[in-house]
Amino acid sequence: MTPPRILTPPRILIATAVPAERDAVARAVSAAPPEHRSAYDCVAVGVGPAAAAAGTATALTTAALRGEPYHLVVSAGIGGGFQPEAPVGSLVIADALVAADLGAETGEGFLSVTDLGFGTSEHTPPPARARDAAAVTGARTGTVLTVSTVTGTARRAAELRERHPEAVAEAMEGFGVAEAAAAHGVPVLEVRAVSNPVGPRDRAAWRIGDALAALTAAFGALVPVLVLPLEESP
Ligand SMILES: O=C(O)c1cccc(C(=O)CC[C@H]2O[C@@H](n3cnc4c(=O)[nH]cnc43)[C@H](O)[C@@H]2O)c1
Repeated sequence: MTPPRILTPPRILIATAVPAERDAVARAVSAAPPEHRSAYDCVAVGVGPAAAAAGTATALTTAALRGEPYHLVVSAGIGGGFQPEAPVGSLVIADALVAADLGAETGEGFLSVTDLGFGTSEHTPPPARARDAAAVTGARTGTVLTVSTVTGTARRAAELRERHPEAVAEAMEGFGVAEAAAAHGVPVLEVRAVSNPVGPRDRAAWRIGDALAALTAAFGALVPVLVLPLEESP
């Protein structure tokens, strides 16, 4: 006789950079039915890949030591969109999370840490998870770059696009969150609502309110879906 499958309730960690992003996600979580709501924890881990890795690793370790490990980590927030693929106000879900400025400059161009033989510069979410998440939110999928410095010139945007033709967005935390998740053997996703184009700096034109509203709407759709076992995902 086949032994009964013991199902542990899913536990999902959502890591944002700043409290405003965490609160935008938490609004969607708190509007969900209790059986979905209880699966999620939302934390603001700080800006940049180092803070994101440290904060995410701390949350993952604490949960594991409590005997309540997470099954999925989601890096979420606002981001810059490469044009015309990811217009301001649109949503992007990463099919690859890439450290775009971690490596070495040489006379012949940039070498990533992978090229240098020091670990990896890319993490990949479970493809079906990313695809399903994009389907329920209407998001575009593509590479999301993690940078330590926000792109502020057309020249830098063009350089990044040349090195990463599949890039649709950049932000500052995804790869750090993914490194922590990988160290714990937990899958990762990245969800970005586009607040500004990647290119010449115009901070006053960032549409942060619209992007936070898009983030809340996205998690309204994602909350019931991410708790499903992958094979039951729509
Ligand atoms: O000032 C506010 O009210 C406010 C509310 C929510 C978020 C912010 C941020 O400044 C978040 C910083 C966060 O945003 C990501 N981001 C956004 N655009 C870009 C970009 O073009 N390139 C890289 N990162 C971007 C990034 O992940 C930052 O951590 C402010």
